Amino acid sequence: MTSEMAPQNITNAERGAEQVKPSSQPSRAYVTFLAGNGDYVKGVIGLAKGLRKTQSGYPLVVAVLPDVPQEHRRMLVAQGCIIKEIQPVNPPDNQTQFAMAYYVINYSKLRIWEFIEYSKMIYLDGDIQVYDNIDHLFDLPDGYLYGAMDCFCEKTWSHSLPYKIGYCQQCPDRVQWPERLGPKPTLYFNAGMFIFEPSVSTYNDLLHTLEITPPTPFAEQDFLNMYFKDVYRPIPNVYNLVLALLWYHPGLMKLDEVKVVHYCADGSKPWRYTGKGDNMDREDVRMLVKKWWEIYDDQSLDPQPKMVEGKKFDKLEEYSESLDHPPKVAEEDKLEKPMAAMTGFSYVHAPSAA
Ligand SMILES: O=c1ccn([C@@H]2O[C@H](COP(=O)(O)OP(=O)(O)O[C@H]3O[C@H](CO)[C@H](O)[C@H](O)[C@H]3O)[C@@H](O)[C@H]2O)c(=O)[nH]1
Ligand SMILES: O[C@H]1[C@H](O)[C@@H](O)[C@H](O)[C@@H](O)[C@H]1O
Ligand SMILES: [Mn+2]
Repeated sequence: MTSEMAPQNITNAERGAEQVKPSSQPSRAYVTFLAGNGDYVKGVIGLAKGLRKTQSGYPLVVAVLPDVPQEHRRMLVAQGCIIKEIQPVNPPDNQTQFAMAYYVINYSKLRIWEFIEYSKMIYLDGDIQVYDNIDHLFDLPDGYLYGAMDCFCEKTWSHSLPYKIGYCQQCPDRVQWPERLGPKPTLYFNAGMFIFEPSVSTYNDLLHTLEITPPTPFAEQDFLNMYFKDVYRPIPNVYNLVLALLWYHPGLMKLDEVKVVHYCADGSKPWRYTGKGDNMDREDVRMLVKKWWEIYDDQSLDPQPKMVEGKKFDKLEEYSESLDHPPKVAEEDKLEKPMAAMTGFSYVHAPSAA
């Protein structure tokens, strides 16, 4: 019942019974997405550690597809992540050539709108690292979708009209949008990072709209840009440095001001980086990859070892392995205490990834 419809003559007791207990803090979390049994799990581990290093006050939820192996889920739990399994979302069939063949799985990202136990979330790709605290972004006014503007200059954009004429929203005066082509494209965000509000009605509408929307080269990124175009508000690129900005728009970014780096350029994922490929031997790229590894390798950023059944686990791997033989739980604890309270880690028993 909405407040406008509530009858005026209810007693205080009834009013009290109707009241929803106000929560002291709105519920907020970071969220990322993980698919498959490959090495993207390293990206997510790195991200969890980066958020800890920057003393974020909010947890990292990982939306995992069923094909993420138990071993990877355990590693993430040991990093303090909250695992939530999601089912794949498939776009309607057509013959689209995605900019990268694997982009099709990214439609599954739409499931995060269903995480309504959180009022606001910041989505970060697994190939993103956070170098400065960005918790303040949760305080942006509700009702909008926020993200940083993308760059149209990479080869992955070669299918697009802006790329063909050399137009990029990052420097709209370099090549002016020709009038004969109609209105300038609306602002377009990179979907590796955005701030949004989970909602059942938005979630249902997103999925229904997808059913009648043919897939396009940037998969869910194009779709989300289309869906949220009227409520999209750009935030500065320091919150999502798409690496290509460094070489296509030199001087635009001051590296020491950048808070969030997105290793999206081809060949730049730190866990696969070889230094080969276009622009990959640049000094700034080398430096950013090195910075990513420093966080990934920093054991002081692992959650502190805990006592489980009187045994101290010094290394995360030991703790993680122990979960194959979960510690015995006293009968009274089974009723009273969730696993997280006993171990200090929030451990979610994920269904088997068949
Ligand atoms: O095998 C995979 C592939 C992808 N991912 C997850 O999906 C995210 C998106 O993939 P990429 O980071 O490789 O994609 P890009 O950054 O190159 O692509 C951009 O375009 C994509 C279009 O689908 C998405 O919108 C993505 O968020 C956006 O940054 C990854 O970070 C990771 O979180 C996996 O877990 N496993
Ligand atoms: O939108 C695209 C996408 O994120 C690509 O994968 C990335 O390499 C590009 O830099 C970006 O413009
Ligand atoms: Mn990415």
